Amino acid sequence: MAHYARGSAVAVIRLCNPPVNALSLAVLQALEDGLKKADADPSVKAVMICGENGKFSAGADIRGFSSPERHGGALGPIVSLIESSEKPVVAAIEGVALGGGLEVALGCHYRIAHMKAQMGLPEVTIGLLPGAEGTQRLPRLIGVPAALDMITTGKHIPATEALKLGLVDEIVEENTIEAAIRLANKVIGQPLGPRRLSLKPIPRLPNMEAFLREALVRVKQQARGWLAPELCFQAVRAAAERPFAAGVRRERELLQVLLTSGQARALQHAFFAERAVRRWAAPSGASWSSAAPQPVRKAAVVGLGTMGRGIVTSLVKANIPLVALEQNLEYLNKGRKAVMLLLEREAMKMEGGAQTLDFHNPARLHFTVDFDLLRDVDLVIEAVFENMALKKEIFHKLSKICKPGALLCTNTSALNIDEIASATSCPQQVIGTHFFSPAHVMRLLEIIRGRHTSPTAIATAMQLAKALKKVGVVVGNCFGFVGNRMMFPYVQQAVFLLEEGSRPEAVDQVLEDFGFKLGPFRMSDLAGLDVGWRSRKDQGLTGPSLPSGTPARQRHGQRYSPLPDLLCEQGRFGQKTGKGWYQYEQAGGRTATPDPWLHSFLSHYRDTHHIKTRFIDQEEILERCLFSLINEGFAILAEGIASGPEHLDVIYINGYGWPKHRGGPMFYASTVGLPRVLAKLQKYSEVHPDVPGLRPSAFLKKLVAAGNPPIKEWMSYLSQQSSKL
Ligand SMILES: CCCCCCCC(=O)CC(=O)SCCNC(=O)CCNC(=O)[C@H](O)C(C)(C)COP(=O)(O)OP(=O)(O)OC[C@H]1O[C@@H](n2cnc3c(N)ncnc32)[C@H](O)[C@@H]1OP(=O)(O)O
Ligand SMILES: NC(=O)C1=CN([C@@H]2O[C@H](COP(=O)(O)OP(=O)(O)OC[C@H]3O[C@@H](n4cnc5c(N)ncnc54)[C@H](O)[C@@H]3O)[C@@H](O)[C@H]2O)C=CC1
Repeated sequence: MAHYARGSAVAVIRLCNPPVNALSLAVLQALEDGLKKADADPSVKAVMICGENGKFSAGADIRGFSSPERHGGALGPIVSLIESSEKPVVAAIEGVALGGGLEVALGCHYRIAHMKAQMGLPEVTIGLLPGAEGTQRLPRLIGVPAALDMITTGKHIPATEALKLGLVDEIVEENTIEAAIRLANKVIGQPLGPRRLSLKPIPRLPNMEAFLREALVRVKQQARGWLAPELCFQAVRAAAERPFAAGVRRERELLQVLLTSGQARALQHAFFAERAVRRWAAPSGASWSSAAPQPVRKAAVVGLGTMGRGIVTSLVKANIPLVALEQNLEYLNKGRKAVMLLLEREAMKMEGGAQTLDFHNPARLHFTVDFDLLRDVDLVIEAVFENMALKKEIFHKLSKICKPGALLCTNTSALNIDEIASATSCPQQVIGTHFFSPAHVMRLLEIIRGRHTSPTAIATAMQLAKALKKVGVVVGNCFGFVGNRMMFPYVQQAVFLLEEGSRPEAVDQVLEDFGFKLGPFRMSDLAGLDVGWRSRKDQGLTGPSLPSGTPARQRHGQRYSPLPDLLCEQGRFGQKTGKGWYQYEQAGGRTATPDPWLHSFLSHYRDTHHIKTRFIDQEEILERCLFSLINEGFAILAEGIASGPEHLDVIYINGYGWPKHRGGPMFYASTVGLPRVLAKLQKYSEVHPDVPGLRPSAFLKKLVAAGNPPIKEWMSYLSQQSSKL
């Protein structure tokens, strides 16, 4: 809805569609009616458009995009109607003006914003472009470089920056609505021609052609298969090169391409999935409505290695005072140095912004080896070596030292939360908080609920994720939880493919072409091959505890590849040693080049084990890696380890570099079609009967038998789910 009201000479149109005043069909209709009413009323001399509840508008109603009568297309003519009004129209921007909301403001003759308002054209992030003539008006107002930056990245900009760019005419600290009405009264009778953006020439650049050429290269490099940024670029280029009307036609053509590409649907799934996972629920029925988070006034991090350093940095950035603890002074000094370096870099990035980092004050960040200093903290995050005995020892100590009610979190990547909790006297306060490396950068926080974890503990961990600006996803307790458990079969297939005749660079290429930032081998080299090696030794799969006589390529009757172990035995741990699946310029080097040593090692290995090499095509590489990962996802859903496919998708997009424009692994499976996923798994499983990861999950089979229902309905096919959440 939009409310129309007339006070003296200025008519007020208030967009009203809680919570964010999305431009639904009803809102657009009411906006149009309001404009026509104002036009027809001779006593109205000017119009002011604002939004209800201190928010201008977050743009078109994204939920409406999938409905049969999509209404995004109706917005362009309304923006033109605003602009062509013979009475001045002023936009009063509070809260947010995003997407179609900002396009409405661009149709207005004047824009005034509250200094805390945010503006942006985020359509690119949901696979679209600003299709209500925004790609044509914005460059005319703020110039091609700034418009291109906003439109191809979708970033939100604060009002202060909008003022500098000329996107708004004025910013105010107090009442935006009153200021807008004052402005409207002031401009009554002034010529409107110069204020109509469609009539404005594009601000020229001395080197527009060269600028556009270079910008296109940059946009393509960053997009990696994601269509929208390049098409946004093309639309802005049309603004630079064509008259307004022709530019608008081009914008419409490009929007049509995006609307039919499938990527928009995937990105919109990702948008809503991220919001859905915020609404966690425990099997007891507890949720946000019944469980309140505990305040975290002070925290502690135990272990300042790779992960602890990033976690400390994250907490400091969230302004949470903390104690950082190591096992001895040598490690403490190493950890402190590394943390300070990270924080200094972060502080530099934030320079000039509103927030500053306070990390030199020991009251806010205190380094110690003394566990006693953890007495008064509200929450501890343990990030010591991945070793059950050590973790239990630490948790036992924590439960004795920390104050009653303190939340005890472990950053373990796979170990059993219940076993860790069993070492304490307060298992209800123990929870997994699984950060991803680098912990101050990656958005995902996998939150693992143990058997005894209380709803308050879950609520507190979810609240912590929010404070750290991360996406918290609550999952159940099993080996590897959700993310790593799905990753195991994926990496396993990649290694099996090498045994059968492929090469690391061929496998990586296929998955990078699919959209992953790094293929499985480049990723393993970056993470360190020794990490998995240590875990396999602990599991008794390799190393001295392996019973003599165990076949080289079999464990517990299943296929096993000793290839990664053999590399580690050669000291090839990946980037850190300068050699792994690839070779690097030096230890710690970043540039991977194919390694002839590895190729001949692989040939020798195949000869030793009498493996007949065959050519493996791209389709097989992609399907065996991805479908085995997806298959594990179905098993996870059936076991109740996650509450829905969107949880798995959010985890993969935010923690594992899954290309967002493909919507996450489970959404991708739904677009491939479950019957096809099942048929391919069946085919590969027949060829490799000793690989459980390829054996189709019972839940996948059930969904196919049920006629391949849409992803939203999958969970309803699980009868009496045995939830481990
Ligand atoms: C035929 C098709 C033709 C297509 C035409 C081309 C497309 C266009 O040119 C026009 C467009 O405007 S496309 C939409 C562009 N706007 C956006 O992407 C803004 C999305 N929203 C946000 O960023 C944050 O919600 C925001 C920053 C606004 C607020 O963040 P918060 O963290 O405070 O709150 P959230 O939890 O994110 O949001 C609150 C509730 O509102 C829902 N919502 C947000 N934006 C929406 C939107 N644009 N449409 C529909 N629902 C929307 C959001 O899902 C959440 O609801 P619940 O999940 O039920 O709580
Ligand atoms: N490295 C990674 O990519 C990821 C690791 N993790 C998990 O995070 C945890 C830590 O891993 P990393 O940081 O990679 O290990 P790391 O080996 O880099 O660091 C562990 C740190 O813990 C310290 N430590 C050991 N015993 C201690 C004690 N008794 N008291 C205080 N500090 C002690 C060590 O001195 C060392 O600095 C592990 O459980 C790992 O599985 C989770 C996600 C990703």
